[in-house]
Amino acid sequence: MKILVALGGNALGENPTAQLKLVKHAAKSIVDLAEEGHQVVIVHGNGPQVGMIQSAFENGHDVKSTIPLMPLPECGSMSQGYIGYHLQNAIGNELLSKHIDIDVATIVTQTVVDPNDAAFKHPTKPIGRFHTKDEADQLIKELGITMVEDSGRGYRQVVASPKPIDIVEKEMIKTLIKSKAIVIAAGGGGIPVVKTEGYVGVSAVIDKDFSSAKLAELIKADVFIILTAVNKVCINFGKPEQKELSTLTISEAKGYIKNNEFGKGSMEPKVAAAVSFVENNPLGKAIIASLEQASLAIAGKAGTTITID
Ligand SMILES: Nc1ncnc2c1ncn2[C@@H]1O[C@H](COP(=O)(O)OP(=O)(O)O)[C@@H](O)[C@H]1O
Ligand SMILES: NC(=O)OP(=O)(O)O
Repeated sequence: MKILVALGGNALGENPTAQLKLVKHAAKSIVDLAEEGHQVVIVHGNGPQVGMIQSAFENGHDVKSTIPLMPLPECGSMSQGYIGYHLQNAIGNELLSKHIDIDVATIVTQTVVDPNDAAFKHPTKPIGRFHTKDEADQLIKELGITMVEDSGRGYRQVVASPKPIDIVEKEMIKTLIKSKAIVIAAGGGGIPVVKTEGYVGVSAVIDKDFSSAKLAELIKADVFIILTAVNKVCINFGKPEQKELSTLTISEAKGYIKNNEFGKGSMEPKVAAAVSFVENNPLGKAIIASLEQASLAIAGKAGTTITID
């Protein structure tokens, strides 16, 4: 089967040491899938990492120094290289240790967005690390940025997150899949670009859940699996009456989204992306699960499967 794995940026840790350790878990799950004979494409998140890169330049910048401020699309491209390197390294080492002869490659990927997307006026995508309320108030005052509370975990900066329309490097991605390689693409949702005479980077961070749904459609994936930090999608999340869901029909999912059952910028885009994939590919399967339970979830024994009505 052709499996598109979307890997959450929050599951990759907050610094290179933590990330290098955590990608080893991801690499094991991914190589297990490849060993079972599946073709695997990975789209990773970059929320914490792109924010970290942006802050590093902001903190180091000084009018007299040679350290420039770094535009968000460039920060996004750096996050693709940084996370792509760690994933490629860990997957490559895992393949080597199991004597499996499969290549792994990362593609710097640009994702086309609409310059008139309303999202440019309403930032919703959380990036960077989590802050206390006091730190958030201070940063809003100092930098004029927008910050919101993120699923009970603290406050984070939010930036514009337009919807993906197309993936510039899609043909190269398909070529690599045909060559049997494990492909890492559209990292962080892809570097957002708008089409004029050519493609031009724009200040935003695309939700990797929507880009991975788009890429899953473009490559005609059999399974679209979103791996994150929770085992299943829940209703009444974080409340005493919290309930895990093993299946979710398109209509149920849309109803729950309407009732704001899922965290904005966290679980809601995952459910919406899964719904969009199943709506456009009724024969495909969309699952939301934890990294540890990836293989079990594909076998139908874990996670939340989103089905047609
Ligand atoms: N209804 C819900 N069910 C399960 N998790 C939820 C729900 N609403 C919000 N969440 C939160 O969303 C998180 C996943 O989103 P996020 O951390 O942004 O994803 P990513 O793994 O892509 O970085 C979960 O770990 C959980 O804390
Ligand atoms: N770009 C993106 O969606 O990143 P996260 O998965 O880290 O939120």
